[in-house]
Amino acid sequence: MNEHNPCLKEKEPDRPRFVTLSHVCKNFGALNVFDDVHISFEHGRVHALMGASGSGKTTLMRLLAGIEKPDAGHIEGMSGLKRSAVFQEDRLCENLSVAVNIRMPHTGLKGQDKQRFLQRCENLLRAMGMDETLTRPIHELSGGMKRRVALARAVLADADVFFFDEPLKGLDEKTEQRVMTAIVPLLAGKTVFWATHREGELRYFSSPSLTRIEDIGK
Ligand SMILES: Nc1ncnc2c1ncn2[C@@H]1O[C@H](COP(=O)(O)OP(=O)(O)OP(=O)(O)O)[C@@H](O)[C@H]1O
Repeated sequence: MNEHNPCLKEKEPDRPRFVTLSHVCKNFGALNVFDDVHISFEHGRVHALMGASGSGKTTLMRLLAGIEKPDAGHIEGMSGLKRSAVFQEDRLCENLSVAVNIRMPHTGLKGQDKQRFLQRCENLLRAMGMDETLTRPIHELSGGMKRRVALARAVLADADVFFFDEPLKGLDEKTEQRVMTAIVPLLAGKTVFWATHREGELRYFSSPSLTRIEDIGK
């Protein structure tokens, strides 16, 4: 709110248009994963990161997310942006319920807001093919069900940038279709990094930009 006129909102700080890596190097001991990489990714789009096992997809996402620091060079255009991620592992709390796991990034929600959020969770899980699961503990679920809970938690988070590292691993074709039909509309207008080996997954997005990790620099 503006101090002098409460009807005027403060101007929002300009969002960066791109996230840019400049002269980025990343090594693990003697292993050089990236050497002098220059690349920009436009915000508000889906970026598919493709490449062979061990080519560096996860490392690039970890650098972009700020979980990993480059050994040289710098990354600009992520500051102040809220991030959400699905890693290759589900990273769920096994003894807690589905609802509690998904609600973790929203602990401040109370009363009607909390009820509305839980209804959204339930609707999303149902659209993904999981009925009546909100109160079940994670350890009772199958691997594919846990994957969907991890995905639901990530896409329902209030974030600007989403990282998905092989998010559909372990899902059969029909479940994959249901999941993608449910989550893609929720990601519209967001910055999405989607690491996969399978180009077929990209058909669910309307115009993803494709980066092959082998092409970006060694
Ligand atoms: N913390 C680490 N310590 C040592 N080496 C690492 C570490 N993280 C990644 N690496 C190595 O860096 C290289 C790139 O790994 P990364 O996980 O980024 O590849 P990826 O393309 O995501 O592979 P995959 O498709 O198999 O998940 C690999 O050779 C890997 O062994």
